[in-house]
Amino acid sequence: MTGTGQDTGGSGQGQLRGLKVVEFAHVVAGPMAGSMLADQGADVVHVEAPGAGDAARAMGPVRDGVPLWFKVAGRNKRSVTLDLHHAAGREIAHRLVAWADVVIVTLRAGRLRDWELDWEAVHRINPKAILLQISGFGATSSRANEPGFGKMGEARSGVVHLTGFPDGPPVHTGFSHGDAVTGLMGAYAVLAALHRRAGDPGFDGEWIDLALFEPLYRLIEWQIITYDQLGAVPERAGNQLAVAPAAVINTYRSGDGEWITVTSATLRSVRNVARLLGLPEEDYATSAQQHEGRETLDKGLREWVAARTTDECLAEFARAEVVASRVFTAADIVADPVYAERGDIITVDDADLGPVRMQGVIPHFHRRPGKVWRTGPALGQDNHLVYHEWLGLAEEELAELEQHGVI
Ligand SMILES: CC(C)(COP(=O)(O)OP(=O)(O)OC[C@H]1O[C@@H](n2cnc3c(N)ncnc32)[C@H](O)[C@@H]1OP(=O)(O)O)[C@@H](O)C(=O)NCCC(=O)NCCSC(=O)C(=O)O
Repeated sequence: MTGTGQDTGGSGQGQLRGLKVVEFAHVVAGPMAGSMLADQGADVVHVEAPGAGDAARAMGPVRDGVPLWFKVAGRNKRSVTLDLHHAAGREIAHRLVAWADVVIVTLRAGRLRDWELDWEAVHRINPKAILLQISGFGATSSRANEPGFGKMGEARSGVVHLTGFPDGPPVHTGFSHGDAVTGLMGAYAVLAALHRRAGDPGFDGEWIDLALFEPLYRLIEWQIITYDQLGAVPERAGNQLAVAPAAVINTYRSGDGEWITVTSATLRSVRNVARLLGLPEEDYATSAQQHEGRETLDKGLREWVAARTTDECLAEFARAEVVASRVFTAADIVADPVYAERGDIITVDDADLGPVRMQGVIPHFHRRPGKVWRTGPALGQDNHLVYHEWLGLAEEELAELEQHGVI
């Protein structure tokens, strides 16, 4: 990995120390990929339009006029402003491309071509650059230039059809699931390309072309091979797995009105449930017996959980080695000892809000952990650092660019 040899502010720690990333990306998916890299120590420069910046800045809940989500979404990155409508802006964009190891783009194909941020241009400017391009339908698709949002990707992926109860409408999960998973898979792809680069002296760049529907589609287990081999279209089945129901898997309401998930995926764990419910263990010895007895187990669990408080249920489940969990709210997460033991909730100082709590860096690396060294920066906060100190633009040049609204 090339070192920047530059002052990296509070970062410069973690597995990706010295990796240079520039993001011409907005809203959730692309910036999430950059966020994953930034959490592990990469120097990530988020390029935003002057004025309002990335629309993600205004998303989500607000406290005293301060939007909260961007404090997490933009964390650990540098924010620079640059108007790509200006030729002078595009020239600086190309300098950033030349500077970077990794370029993340999520603007639509036509715009990328107009602004010379498509694969051909990026590869010409920086032949060793790794380009992560996220789009609605994929750069090779006949729909390459169409706009796309994560919910469309979720719907196309097959996940939404499978989510919900059979007698209800299909539902999306309660967060930007498709976008987040696309960002995560984008980061994974970048690391695969970096591995290749590290072992190949002749490395001549890579173009990662990821459509918003593909990551979730890749994760939907047996749905496609089932359709192919059995002709069966998996249908939503509530908390059960479509087509091949598990012996134990559901949510149950406790006597004090909370929800508890119980799940068992091995022979022994299902036997543990049978024993706890007072059912004859020998009737639940084989997977065929367990499969057949799943409705008895489900009904038994429903009644057993309803007759107890949540705390009683969880204590008895733990004693019987039955895997179960309260269905956590955000308040439960913050109060939970295991989250605390893991250091998964951190407090970071923010210029607008003071100390704020948010998710820590995940996953944990024991020897060279990542770090959250700043919350999402103000728009253009790092113009001077990136343009002057890193790219070498003169102070007067910056003043002029600012005057003309280019940065
Ligand atoms: C998100 C989009 C639908 C937005 O489409 P559009 O608004 O038509 O934008 P385009 O992609 O065509 O890019 C041009 C616009 O980018 C904006 N833009 C962004 N950065 C800049 C800079 N630095 N300078 C100037 N303009 C900029 C500006 O508004 C441009 O509009 P003009 O002023 O007109 O030139 C699309 O970018 C897209 O499909 N992206 C790929 C898939 C993706 O990442 N989707 C979002 C996932 S997150 C999500 O789904 C979610 O949040 O929910």
